[in-house]
Amino acid sequence: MADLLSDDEIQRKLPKGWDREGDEITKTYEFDDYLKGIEFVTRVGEVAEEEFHHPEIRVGYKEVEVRLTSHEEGGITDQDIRLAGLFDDEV
Ligand SMILES: C[C@H](O)[C@H](O)[C@H]1CNC2=NC(N)=NC(=O)C2=N1
Repeated sequence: MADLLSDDEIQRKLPKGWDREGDEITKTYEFDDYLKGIEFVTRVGEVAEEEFHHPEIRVGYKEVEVRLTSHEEGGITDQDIRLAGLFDDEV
């Protein structure tokens, strides 16, 4: 099991464009059209499955909100930070 990050570590490690909300980190991605967002969700899902670390995803019109937390640890770990960077690479 990964260690929980401190508040300072989270702020220092959080990738640009991501926010910390309680025990989660979150980012809302904007797209030119709805189906581009859906295609992005598919790529995110594939990465999540490969890494076996799964986000919550909300799909809106031309936007996709991704939320990450480490359920087993009960907070934010390096795994969440790492996945955030991997998801950014899928845009
Ligand atoms: C049993 C547990 O759900 C699994 O080991 C994996 C699956 N995906 C997961 N995803 C996330 N975000 N946190 C977890 O703790 C986690 N655990």
